Amino acid sequence: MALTQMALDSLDFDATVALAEKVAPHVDILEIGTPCIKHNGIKLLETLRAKFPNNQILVDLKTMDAGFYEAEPFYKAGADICTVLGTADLGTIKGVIDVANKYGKAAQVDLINVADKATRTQEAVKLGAHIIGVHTGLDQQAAGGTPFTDLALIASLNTGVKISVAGGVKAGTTAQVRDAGASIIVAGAAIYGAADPAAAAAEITAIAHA
Ligand SMILES: O=C([C@H](O)CO)[C@H](O)[C@H](O)COP(=O)(O)O
Repeated sequence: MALTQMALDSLDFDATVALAEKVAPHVDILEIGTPCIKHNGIKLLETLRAKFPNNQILVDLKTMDAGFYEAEPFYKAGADICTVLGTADLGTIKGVIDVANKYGKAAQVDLINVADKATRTQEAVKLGAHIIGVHTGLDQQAAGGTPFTDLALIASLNTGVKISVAGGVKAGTTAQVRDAGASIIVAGAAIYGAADPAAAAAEITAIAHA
């Protein structure tokens, strides 16, 4: 059993809200993707928070510095999870973890582009990270990358901390990701690129929850 997270990666405010309306009943977590939050800002989080009280909301800040200072307004505005880059300084990662704890929320450490993913995961877990994010980014996917090998490595560490997996996951690979140890399965393009996003989300969630 894993939760599902839909990545809202459009730049358009109204299109993002409209897509969230369709998909929210069929996923556990709504993600405001990095390009989307940079383009639209905290107002979008406030709007989604008010409209979707039954979904968790992840803000994909991918914070690289000033962890506490950057993330605090988003937790204050209702984010349940904010992301911090695993390539950031440990002090930055600790800052996001600390502010998440201040609000009773969660910090996710994103392993995108981390060279030694096992070591950084152990360090992040020691600091109290709530979620480790195994992530093959959109540009890495364009070059043929997938998250499966990284997921196997992080799952093999048996840290006891939740693992989120993102990077081109679709209905056909959801069971594989679930069974490999993911607690949260992220899908962006597989949902927003589908002819019927609500149906695509429901299909992925049915597999993830099984
Ligand atoms: O996090 C993401 C990316 O880095 C842009 O911010 C995506 O939202 C994430 O990769 C999920 O999208 P898909 O890979 O299309 O499923």
